[in-house]
Amino acid sequence: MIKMRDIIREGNHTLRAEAKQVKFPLSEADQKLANDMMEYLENSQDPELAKKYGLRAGVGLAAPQVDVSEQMAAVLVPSENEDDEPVFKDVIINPVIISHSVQPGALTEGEGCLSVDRDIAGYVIRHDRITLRYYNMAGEEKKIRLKNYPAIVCQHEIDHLHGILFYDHINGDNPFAADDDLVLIS
Ligand SMILES: Cc1nc(NNC(=O)[C@H](CC2CCCC2)CN(O)CO)c(F)c(N2CCN3CCOC[C@@H]3C2)n1
Ligand code: NI
Repeated sequence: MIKMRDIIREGNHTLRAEAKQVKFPLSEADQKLANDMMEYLENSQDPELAKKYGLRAGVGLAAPQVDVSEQMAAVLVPSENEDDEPVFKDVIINPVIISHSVQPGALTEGEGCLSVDRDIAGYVIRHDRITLRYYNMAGEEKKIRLKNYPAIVCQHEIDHLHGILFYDHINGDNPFAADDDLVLIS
């Protein structure tokens, strides 16, 4: 299982590298990696397991964060009501945002990152809505539209595949600067 010690931190060059496209059919190693990353998210969202293994909670995890520079990320966005199905759950491979809203969106609480051991305040300005094309573990092409919270999560993960970190999107002069059309997502 993936533990915090497996997650690389700022200063490791893999975090700033352009990750390589994944080839299909997935190798055994890539299949294991995909499953291990999704398992991390599930464990980290279980209070008992998170405590037991000292895991920081996550709704997304990208392969470069475990020092594998490949275009793959696990996303597990749970629903408000824990009995319902997740809002979005999949391993997104070779993802591309093929269109997006002009309207920006940002999480009201800002963002954090399992690879960044410090709090950095400010609005992380992203697209409020995206159309995402990706391949799942079976190699099936998916084309989905996401908005608000799941759209923000996927953009955070896709950024990791291109060496971009969340604070790259925070306004340095005024971290909480907000256009009047900015959608603040809570
Ligand atoms: C928003 C949030 N970010 C958490 N952590 N940060 C992460 O996931 C980083 C990625 C997210 C940061 C902002 C957008 C993507 C990890 N990143 O570095 C991967 O690249 C959370 F943990 C969290 N939730 C809400 C849902 N809750 C369900 C029950 O379990 C606890 C869990 C907590 N929401
Ligand atoms: Ni991150």
